Amino acid sequence: MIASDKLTPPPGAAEPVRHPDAPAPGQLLGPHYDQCFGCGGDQPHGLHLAARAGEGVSVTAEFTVKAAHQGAPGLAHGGVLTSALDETLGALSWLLRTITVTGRLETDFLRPVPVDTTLHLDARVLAVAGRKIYSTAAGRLGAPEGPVAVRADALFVEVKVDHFVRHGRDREIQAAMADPDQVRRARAFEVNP
Ligand SMILES: CCCCCCCC(=O)SCCNC(=O)CCNC(=O)[C@H](O)C(C)(C)COP(=O)(O)OP(=O)(O)OC[C@H]1O[C@@H](n2cnc3c(N)ncnc32)[C@H](O)[C@@H]1OP(=O)(O)O
Repeated sequence: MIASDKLTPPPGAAEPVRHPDAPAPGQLLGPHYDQCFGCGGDQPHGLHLAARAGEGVSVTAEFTVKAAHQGAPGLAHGGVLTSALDETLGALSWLLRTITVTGRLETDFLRPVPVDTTLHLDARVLAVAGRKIYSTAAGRLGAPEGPVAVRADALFVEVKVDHFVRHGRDREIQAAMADPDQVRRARAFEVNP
């Protein structure tokens, strides 16, 4: 499978560089926001995806498909699987120490994923061109070396924390800014605010 032109790094794109203060390989990254559908612990129907720093600019993650994630009887919904890939790719921000949002995400669905399956995900940055971060991810059935069920190519775009303050609903923005833990997590990304 080949990524579309929009997801092919342009000539002159740079190799990704792991930030010197990035979490050590093997370290759990923890949620970036407690209410996040992908990783938040306070989100009852969320994915509760747990990501870990890998070597270089890579992460691994696990996500267990629950009954609340079904599309067809006993099978995970494709959009939920795409969310798991999106969240895993988003966690690469911890290693670059850059705040990013998903600009484009292309998913290939290769095998059905039954409820109760643990999907073992991995993602890595391929190249960086200015604010554009090109990355790829895969989700394997049942084990880190299991058969690939889903994969994705993505373009994330670097933004400043101001992006969220400007666009987010006021109630949640105020609550996040009043929460010292959330402010600390946001600052962990803001190397050059
Ligand atoms: C730890 C964190 C985990 C997070 C995991 C979850 C991640 C998410 O779900 S994030 C939420 C979903 N995404 C969003 O809400 C983003 C919505 N989109 C936006 O806000 C804007 O379109 C944004 C910020 C992506 C880009 O806007 P803006 O800052 O004005 O930059 P813009 O100039 O348009 O684009 C920058 C570059 O990216 C390119 N680009 C932007 N979008 C795309 C796209 N969809 N496809 C291809 N290229 C794109 C542009 O062509 C441009 O390239 P160049 O510099 O070569 O001209």
